[in-house]
Amino acid sequence: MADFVLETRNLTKSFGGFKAVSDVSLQVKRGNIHALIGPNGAGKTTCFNLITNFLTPTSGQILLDGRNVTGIGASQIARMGMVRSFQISATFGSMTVLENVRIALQRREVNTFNFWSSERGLDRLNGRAMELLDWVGLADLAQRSASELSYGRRRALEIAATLAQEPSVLLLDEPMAGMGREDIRTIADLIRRISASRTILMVEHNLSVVADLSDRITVLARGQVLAEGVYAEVSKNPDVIDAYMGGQHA
Ligand SMILES: Nc1ncnc2c1ncn2[C@@H]1O[C@H](COP(=O)(O)OP(=O)(O)OP(=O)(O)O)[C@@H](O)[C@H]1O
Repeated sequence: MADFVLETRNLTKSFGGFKAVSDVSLQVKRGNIHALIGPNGAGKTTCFNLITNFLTPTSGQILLDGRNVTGIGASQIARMGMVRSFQISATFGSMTVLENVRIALQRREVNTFNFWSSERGLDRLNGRAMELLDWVGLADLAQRSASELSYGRRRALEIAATLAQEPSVLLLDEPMAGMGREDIRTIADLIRRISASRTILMVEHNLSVVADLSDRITVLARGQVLAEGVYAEVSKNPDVIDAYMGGQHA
């Protein structure tokens, strides 16, 4: 088994003549919560898009469990166990909380039966969907419309829908964006529980959350890796303070 469940080697993405991601080599240890941070425009989202194969790199490689998965396609990457947090779209807002998770479960089985025509097929998934909802603290709200949920609960639903795909590596894109203090505490607890049996790579702007949750941190600036390590070290690095944290704590 490879030490690093996820690695990038010299990952580079150019848009025209502009390098949004330049020579980024990440090493994410199995079971860790690894945060990717950096100022606006540092290349974090582009990195995520490259890792999940939503974008094709200009050069460089992505390795999952030691296997080169560069360019194999987003759905195949997901089937191999690396899943990006599932964003609940407007369409899903009109469905119940339970239906949202059930449909996410269905995505895994899409080749085994025709779920659009089989209401019983969907019911079959109710048990597992309820387990997942219970796990994220939403079981009591299963029959409510997803659009009625508070922002924090919507995020918990997104996480339940993502877990339905049984990822071993979970990519979370700004899980705390737009949340109040109470929701942040709830979602941070949830992320910690999820990480007990999975690896998490997370882009997050809230540095106290990053400090609290992360085992390791990679700081990006202008598309390049500026520093990598534990929060206590990285946050003292003068280059990091200059490029990022200085701005945040000014
Ligand atoms: N499709 C694209 N075409 C051209 N330039 C792009 C494209 N996508 C991103 N960029 C540029 O690449 C750079 C990195 O953007 P990216 O969104 O990856 O940064 P980020 O670190 O996620 O920023 P933020 O924290 O603001 O979300 C930015 O300068 C951005 O304008």
